[in-house]
Amino acid sequence: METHGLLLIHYDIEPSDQALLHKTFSSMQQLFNLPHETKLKNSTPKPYYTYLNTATYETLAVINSSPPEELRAFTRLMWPNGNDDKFYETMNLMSKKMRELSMIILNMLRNSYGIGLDVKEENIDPLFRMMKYSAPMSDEPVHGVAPHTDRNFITLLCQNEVDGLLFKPRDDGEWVKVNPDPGSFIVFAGDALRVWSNGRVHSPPHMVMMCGDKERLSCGLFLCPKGDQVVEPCHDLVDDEHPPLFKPFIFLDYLHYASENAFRVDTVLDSFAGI
Ligand SMILES: O=C(O)CCC(=O)C(=O)O
Ligand SMILES: [Fe+2]
Repeated sequence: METHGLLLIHYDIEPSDQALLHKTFSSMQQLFNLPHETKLKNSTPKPYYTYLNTATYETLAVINSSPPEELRAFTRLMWPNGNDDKFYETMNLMSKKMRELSMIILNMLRNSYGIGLDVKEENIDPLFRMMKYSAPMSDEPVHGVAPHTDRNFITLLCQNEVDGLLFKPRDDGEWVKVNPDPGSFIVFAGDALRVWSNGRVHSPPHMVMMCGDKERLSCGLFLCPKGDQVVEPCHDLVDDEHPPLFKPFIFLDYLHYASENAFRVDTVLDSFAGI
């Protein structure tokens, strides 16, 4: 995590996992096939928590609360006339599994630094986002998502069989392709983790570039500090040899700043909170 800011989680896929993956992507397809006006109902003023669509990319977002009231409300918003049990059940299972796995990874990170992360689970929003990238129908790679760093603690991603992710390790100018085995999970460290670890963990710039005639679907569990939370270097990781690299800030303020300055990929966090 300190050099790449990325982990790949491989595991032996059981037939039940395979079935869940299949159902997840077909449920997402059903969701993205809904009329534009229906999907627009998922809009909020909070950047990254809202419905977005461009010519090549669409995303919808829902908080994966436990119990899953928000997912229930989201499902009703999208299918006000019912017929949605399959979507709700599939996404509830998938997003819960991804939330649990991402909390395990966050805990492993805390333990590897031998300290408690001074963030409680109730101060975290597990944001579940579903993404669709239309088939570019071109042999030249085109952007699905422009280069960016994630703003949250960690992101767990799962994709259909269509690759396209690239990332930049620390201190390396080269983009590296991420071609996960089917069904494996990709973990990215985000800016909030970089701040908390006082710069030890790298939050890698990444992007989606695609060519060919296949549509890409992915879903991500973004462990975010709640909007009103203060993000700052963990006190145990600051001493005379490691002075604080970042000023404390309110997470929602950073989300707004980052969405307005997204083009400054490598410097957005440092220009907002760097010391
Ligand atoms: O679709 C993907 O695999 C990555 C999407 C992404 O980087 C993001 O939504 O922050
Ligand atoms: Fe991302």
